[in-house]
Amino acid sequence: MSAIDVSGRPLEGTLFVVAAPSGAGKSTLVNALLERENGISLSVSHTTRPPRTGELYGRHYYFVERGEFEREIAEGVFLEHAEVHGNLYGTSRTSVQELLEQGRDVLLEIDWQGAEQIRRSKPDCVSVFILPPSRAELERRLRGRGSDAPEVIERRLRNSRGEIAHAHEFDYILVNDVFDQALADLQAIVRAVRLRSALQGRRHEALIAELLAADT
Ligand SMILES: Nc1ncnc2c1ncn2[C@@H]1O[C@H](COP(=O)(O)OP(=O)(O)OP(=O)(O)O)[C@@H](O)[C@H]1O
Ligand SMILES: Nc1nc2c(ncn2[C@@H]2O[C@H](COP(=O)(O)O)[C@@H](O)[C@H]2O)c(=O)[nH]1
Repeated sequence: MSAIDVSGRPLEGTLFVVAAPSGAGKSTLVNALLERENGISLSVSHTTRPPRTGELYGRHYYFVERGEFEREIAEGVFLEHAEVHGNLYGTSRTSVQELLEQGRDVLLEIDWQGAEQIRRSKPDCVSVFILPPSRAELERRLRGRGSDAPEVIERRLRNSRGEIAHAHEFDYILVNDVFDQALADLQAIVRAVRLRSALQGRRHEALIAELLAADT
């Protein structure tokens, strides 16, 4: 059921968008954030990329064939979608919208093209771009992760320039050098946004209505 404010308007959660070049550490940071902050749901994307060892359908991604993905694009299934490093990735419109309408905050881990589409359809979203401390460290992390073939790593490193060129389009930019510091920065952004929402009264409409309706 949707949460509503005193005038019957839906009370939506906040949509957070986190982007970074591949290997900068966004999944690691986001997973650590979600262990520390309640009430945020991570959206599980659809992709045509084959699963990596240990990746599970429905937990890490919904892995689909390209034909099925293209059909779903045509049917309007996706809130945003993009081709990234040669594969298609997209965010399901209904699952995100249902969560937001329940008043939950939702976090999307997507690329800059998807972030651009989200900004157009959800201008209230809060976007964060994560930078690696250096190109050498980005390469070390991609190779050290051991999850991709050498040619895939080369492609992702080449693409990182084009991605980093969009960093300034985001509301916040943080550097993932010392992990705990970057996590504290990300958590501070999320907490500040949530506090601002609460203090703007969005989450107190029921209490205000109750206080106004009280006899004394
Ligand atoms: N601050 C850090 N210092 C050192 N290593 C890190 C740091 N943050 C993340 N890593 C490591 O870097 C590697 C890449 O991290 P991660 O998989 O989270 O990147 P990603 O940005 O989500 O990449 P992709 O977009 O390809 O999914 C992982 O092995 C992770 O453990
Ligand atoms: N536009 C979108 N981009 C997405 C989505 N899910 C992930 N991504 C981006 O893909 C790269 C590569 O991810 P990987 O799992 O193959 O390493 C990642 O850096 C994200 O930027 C999505 O739903 N939409």
